[in-house]
Amino acid sequence: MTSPATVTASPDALTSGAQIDLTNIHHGFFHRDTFVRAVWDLSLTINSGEIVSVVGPSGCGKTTLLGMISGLLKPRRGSVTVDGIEVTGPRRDIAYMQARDALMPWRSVRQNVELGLQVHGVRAKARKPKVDEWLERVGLSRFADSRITQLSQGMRQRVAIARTLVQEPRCILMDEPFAALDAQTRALQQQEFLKLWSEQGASVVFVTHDLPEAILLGDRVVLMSHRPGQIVQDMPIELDRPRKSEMQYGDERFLQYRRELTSQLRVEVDKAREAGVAP
Ligand SMILES: Nc1ncnc2c1ncn2[C@@H]1O[C@H](COP(=O)(O)OP(=O)(O)OP(=O)(O)O)[C@@H](O)[C@H]1O
Repeated sequence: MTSPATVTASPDALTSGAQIDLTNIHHGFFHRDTFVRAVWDLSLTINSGEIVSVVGPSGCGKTTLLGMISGLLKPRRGSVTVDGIEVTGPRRDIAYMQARDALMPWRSVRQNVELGLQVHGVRAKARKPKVDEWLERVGLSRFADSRITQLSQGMRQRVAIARTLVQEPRCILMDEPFAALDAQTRALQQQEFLKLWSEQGASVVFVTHDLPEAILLGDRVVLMSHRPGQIVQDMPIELDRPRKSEMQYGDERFLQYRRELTSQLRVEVDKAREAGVAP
């Protein structure tokens, strides 16, 4: 199920991405008296510095999968390791960017960006230069003291990205980070994220419902089955980097990946309906 190791970020990257190994992981939830299997017997390796996009029918267990990698959820069976060390709880080197930007409106831009460092006990003096650097990188230095409510949606997203990357994580987990953005802002944010990622070098697990986005960003696209989620396809995306948004309209290989994934996803969505597990 795994592709050969590929180090895809820039050789000058700030950090080296970690290898993430999921081995026969299982998780489920009780709905009243019934146990619902969310992810069942799933194994996957994310190689150092790779972006792996995860797609699948709604409710197939994608967020549950990220929860287990982040250490917020403990697999009922199986193991999650990062560079061979078992994940037993949240860690500073694993950053999790959840579906909504989850910024704190009562804190300034700067205070939001430094939040993760603060939580992990980094002192104010050490936080400041890192936060300044990332505000600069995402073009928000002038807004450091602004309130979150004064920002556009695209700017909010940049705050969320800075807050994630300032921790210099070796793994980044992203759950539909650009879903709330209009098409134009989304395309810009995708490009900005790819640029920052290539400079930084983390391994990324990127959950999305958007197949062109999955292909544009991913070194591989992993397709999950209907619930309980398992992997039914692990497709290497052999498009050169840097990748431009326009590829999704004119690049024949891109279109071919999209056609294949669309038809496989449709099969899984239909199976989910037949099995009565579509949300
Ligand atoms: N905290 C929870 N308590 C109970 N059931 C849950 C919980 N979290 C997830 N589930 C159930 O587990 C299954 C998988 O949910 P999950 O959110 O991981 O799917 P998903 O693929 O991320 O969905 P979507 O694409 O719609 O965001 C669903 O049936 C969901 O109802």
